[in-house]
Amino acid sequence: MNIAAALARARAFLHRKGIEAAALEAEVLLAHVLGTDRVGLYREAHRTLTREERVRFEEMLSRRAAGEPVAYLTGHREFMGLDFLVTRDVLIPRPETELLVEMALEILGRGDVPGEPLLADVGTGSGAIAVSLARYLARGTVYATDISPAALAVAAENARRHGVTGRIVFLSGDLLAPVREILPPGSLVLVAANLPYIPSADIGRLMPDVACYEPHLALDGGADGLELYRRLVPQARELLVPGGHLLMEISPGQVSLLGPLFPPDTWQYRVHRDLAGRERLVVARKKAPF
Ligand SMILES: C[S@@+](CC[C@H](N)C(=O)[O-])C[C@H]1O[C@@H](n2cnc3c(N)ncnc32)[C@H](O)[C@@H]1O
Repeated sequence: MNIAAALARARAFLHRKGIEAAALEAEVLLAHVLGTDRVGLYREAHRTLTREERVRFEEMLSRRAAGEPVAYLTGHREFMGLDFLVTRDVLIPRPETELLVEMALEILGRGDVPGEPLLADVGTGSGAIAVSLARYLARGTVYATDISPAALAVAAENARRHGVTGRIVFLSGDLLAPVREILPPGSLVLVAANLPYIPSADIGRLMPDVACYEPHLALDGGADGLELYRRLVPQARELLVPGGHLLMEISPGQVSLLGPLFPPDTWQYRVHRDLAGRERLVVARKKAPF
């Protein structure tokens, strides 16, 4: 069977299994098996697959049909124009999280941050946020924490691949606790966090490719989804400089619960919508004392 015929069969198979982007996913998986890109498939459309290639492609297709996400099958996901290694130890970076990075870059690019800015990425996972910030900011250091040592190993590999190892300090532990051990209060200009925010009771209702494959440690945000953020906000308040920013990704239904997290004597906050028009990002600014 040649490449064109294998693709046609795979498309039809994934389509029958209810995969929406069957054509695209068939191409991504075959390109991965053959070590080429999607254009390469069409350049070599008439080449016959070896038996080994056919077997590997069929195995990928059946794992995909069983619900395994494409990013775990290929080990890659693009985020902020960068290629990230992903394994089942980390959440697959989501396009909506790019809003958080873009907003952080805009805030820090306003130019009034002197010297070498210190930032934090709490719950770094694959390192998507920390590595993107380090890559796109000319200066500064990112303190990236995670409670999962396995996730931190993936993040460290992503930092290495993108040449920013020297710009990120990886720390294992709960929220900002490991940063508090090494930095004095009032050190950080920005704290970014895409922590688990799905209410525990909703985890079972997620799409099976999320619920069955992605780490629950990366999803479960407790009773109302805000338990980790509720603990994070006072820690961030202590570590931020006056006028510093806390950026948190949330689920749209949580906006009405945010008020008590941000007492108006200490914080000003706004909620921004993602490209799909959903309220997704909290940008909170620590007020300067009078
Ligand atoms: C939703 S994932 C986000 C990963 C990454 N920041 C991203 O945007 O793709 C949340 C991450 O928070 C980590 N995490 C969960 N509880 C934590 C805690 N108490 N302290 C630090 N990290 C935590 C998980 O291990 C997971 O890697």
